[in-house]
Amino acid sequence: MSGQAPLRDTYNRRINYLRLSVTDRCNLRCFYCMPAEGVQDVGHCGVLSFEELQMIAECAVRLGIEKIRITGGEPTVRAGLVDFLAKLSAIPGLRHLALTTNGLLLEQMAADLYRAGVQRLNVSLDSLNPQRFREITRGGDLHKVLAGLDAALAAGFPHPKINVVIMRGINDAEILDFAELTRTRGCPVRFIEYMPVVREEGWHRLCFSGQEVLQRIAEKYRLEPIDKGAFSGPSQDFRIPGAMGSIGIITAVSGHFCNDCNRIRVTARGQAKGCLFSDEKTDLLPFLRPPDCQALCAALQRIVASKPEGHAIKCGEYAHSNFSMAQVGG
Ligand SMILES: Nc1nc2c(ncn2[C@@H]2O[C@H](COP(=O)(O)OP(=O)(O)OP(=O)(O)O)[C@@H](O)[C@H]2O)c(=O)[nH]1
Ligand SMILES: C[S@@+](CC[C@H](N)C(=O)[O-])C[C@H]1O[C@@H](n2cnc3c(N)ncnc32)[C@H](O)[C@@H]1O
Ligand code: SF4
Ligand code: SF4
Repeated sequence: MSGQAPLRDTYNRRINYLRLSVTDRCNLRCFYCMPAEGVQDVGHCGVLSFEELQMIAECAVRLGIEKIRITGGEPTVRAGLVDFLAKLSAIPGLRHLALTTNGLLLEQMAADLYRAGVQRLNVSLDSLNPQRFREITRGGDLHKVLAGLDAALAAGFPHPKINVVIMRGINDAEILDFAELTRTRGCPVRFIEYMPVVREEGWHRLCFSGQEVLQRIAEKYRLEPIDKGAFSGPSQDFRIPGAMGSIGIITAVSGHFCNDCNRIRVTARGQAKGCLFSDEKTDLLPFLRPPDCQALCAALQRIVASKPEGHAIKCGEYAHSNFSMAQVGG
């Protein structure tokens, strides 16, 4: 940080994390993230240029953001990503640069991402069964993701965190298989509660709480709680004694982690959001076209200042509009 006071919102939460989305296109169509039909494809004029994304990142860091997570859609499908990341990682004051990906293109890209200065990868992987994986992602090839995880290690990354959206009747039978990866592969695994963003018929039957996940694992293994680090996200972390990888739960629906919220978001189209579930958005385009750094910084400060205290979504109740996670970046 460049000597200024930490960025805080009106609830005195320290805001040091920006989720920056570089595209809302994706090479998969996970059924819980995107509707089968109807997601608007963004033409090149609809998404921010890399220069515009860089300007947002620089302003955010100037204000006190210390960690940027690149997300999407699928960030790796955007041409020119690696050069952009190399510039981003050189921003003075940026301490952590991370990327969330479905892993499909990691086998080809891991070494370049590492060289560009990305420090950590989170990989979304909802099934270890090739057929089930194909069904959840509407066509994905599990073997490519597993090869991508190996490529990430070979490139020099620490073990990518594996994000599993846990859904009743879909993949809850694989909880122990995933937990065992923390011992066999040594990678951290986080179980994310399914969030009702695309409310297609039957969505409420999918809900499976983080506590239930822990109970399933506790039937076979003892779990020790682990302390969270300063830049950690919303997960609560545990470890099977002796395992190299941790086990986390992200209780977006059943639990409340909003008290510790440390982040803001900017979508690929330049909409800034103070909360994932808030319908409130600020259009940053007027500050980017033409570029006006001071006005952009002021807009980002307003987003931090107007962050809501939290957002209670419960399986069965919701207050937000239907949206696709791919458009917001998760
Ligand atoms: N409700 C809610 N869910 C979030 C928030 N941040 C991330 N998630 C969800 O957590 C899951 C994992 O997100 P990641 O992209 O891996 O980011 P992270 O959990 O911040 O990652 P770390 O930086 O590694 O802790 C995704 O499903 C996100 O939608 C948040 O602020 N609120
Ligand atoms: C929108 S994706 C973008 C990055 C990349 N395409 C990926 O899948 O990792 C970011 C995260 O959001 C999660 N996500 C998407 N829809 C979700 C939902 N309905 N409930 C919970 N998590 C969701 C994904 O599993 C992923 O971990
Ligand atoms: S979760 Fe990620 S990989 Fe799956 S459809 Fe959404 S953006 Fe694509
Ligand atoms: S729901 Fe909103 S306030 Fe709560 S942790 Fe997520 S982004 Fe932050």
